[in-house]
Amino acid sequence: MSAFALHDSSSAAYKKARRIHYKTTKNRDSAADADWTPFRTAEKYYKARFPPPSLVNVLDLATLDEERSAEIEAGFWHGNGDTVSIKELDTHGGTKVYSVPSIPGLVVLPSFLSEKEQKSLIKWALRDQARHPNPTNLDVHYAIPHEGLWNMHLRSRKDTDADTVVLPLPPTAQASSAGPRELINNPPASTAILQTLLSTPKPDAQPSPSTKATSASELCKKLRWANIGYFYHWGVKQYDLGRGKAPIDTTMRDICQAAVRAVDWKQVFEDVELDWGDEQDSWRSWRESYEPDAGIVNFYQTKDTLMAHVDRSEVCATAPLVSISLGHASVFLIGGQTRDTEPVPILLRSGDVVIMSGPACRRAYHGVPRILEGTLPPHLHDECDENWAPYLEYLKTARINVNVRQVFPKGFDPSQVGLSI
Ligand SMILES: O=C(O)CCC(=O)C(=O)O
Ligand SMILES: [Fe+2]
Repeated sequence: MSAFALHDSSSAAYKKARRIHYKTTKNRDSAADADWTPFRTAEKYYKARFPPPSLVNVLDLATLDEERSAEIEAGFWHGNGDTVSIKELDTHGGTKVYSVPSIPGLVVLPSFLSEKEQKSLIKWALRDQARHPNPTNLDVHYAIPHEGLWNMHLRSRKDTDADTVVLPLPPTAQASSAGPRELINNPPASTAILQTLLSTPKPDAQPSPSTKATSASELCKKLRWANIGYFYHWGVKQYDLGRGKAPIDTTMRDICQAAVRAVDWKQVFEDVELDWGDEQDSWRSWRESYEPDAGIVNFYQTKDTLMAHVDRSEVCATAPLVSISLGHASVFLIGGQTRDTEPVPILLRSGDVVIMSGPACRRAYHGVPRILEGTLPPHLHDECDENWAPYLEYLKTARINVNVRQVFPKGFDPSQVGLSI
């Protein structure tokens, strides 16, 4: 059934979905809903398949840009450009930069990446990053060859006889759950507790005994994340700094630095009272000092969501986190220091960049309650380019997000805590 039929209340699909909805929700305890935090309420609203959410209150900066009208119309879903107070910052060149003053430090650069850059980053993510030496969510359970699942999948498309079956790892005594990111209450990282972080045991995750041999092509759809830069331990939700790091690829580093340099930080922070702790005034040097060194490439299928969370494993609590959206559009929610702050919903489209920075925003709750089905932009539908075909096939049900961070504050010397990194 097309998702769009659900927006027409006279359609048979709508009536059927309404019947199923009433049936499945009639015994639900409505008192439980009353306890939801404002963040949870928003998550539930945007996640719902029925009734489908209205996006009238979702900030959609693409609606302010005539050049994106084809993209918006092709995708059915759209929000509005005036749902929340925004400030357009001065920039050099064509880049548009907006801040959201109600969350100081939140900056959006709609369409920051050209169509060509988007395509090349999509290839970069699937072909070059979701593979050795970067850990992915599937490595715990499968013996994945170093070439990575995507390259195996490409081989199997060219040669149907190619052996691209991936075997499970042998089970060990304790089993752990498969890949999606779990909520664990980790303490916020800081230089003060770095020694504790370093000495926390970081046991290897255990493969699940129920994993079965699966073709690489099937497994590509189960890819959820790949870790870049400093290694992250998902079990304890801390960086595994003792393992060293794989450098962030220079292409990605250049893009993130260009995004940070495109922002006039003075217009974001100069007149805003915030408690920066030891990192007072650090924004003044971000143009020169910002150095991304860790990150996650998130792979979403259209039914996936990312629950409200705070990224607080980085020792530096204020330096920019640069987040790049590719493929399908999504609803992104960002609130405050607890789930009690009502979040601002923002529609993120392919090529958009979000920067979360400063003490009010870098550790704010945020999440992705919905990937918006049918929003793959026309420029990614390149049917003529044979090399693009497998990517287009993958993207028809997917969104990719590259989420890049700076782990240590400017000038911090890891050797002081015995780290040779
Ligand atoms: O997919 C997104 O837009 C956000 C991802 C995110 O918050 C994360 O990786 O921590
Ligand atoms: Fe996050």
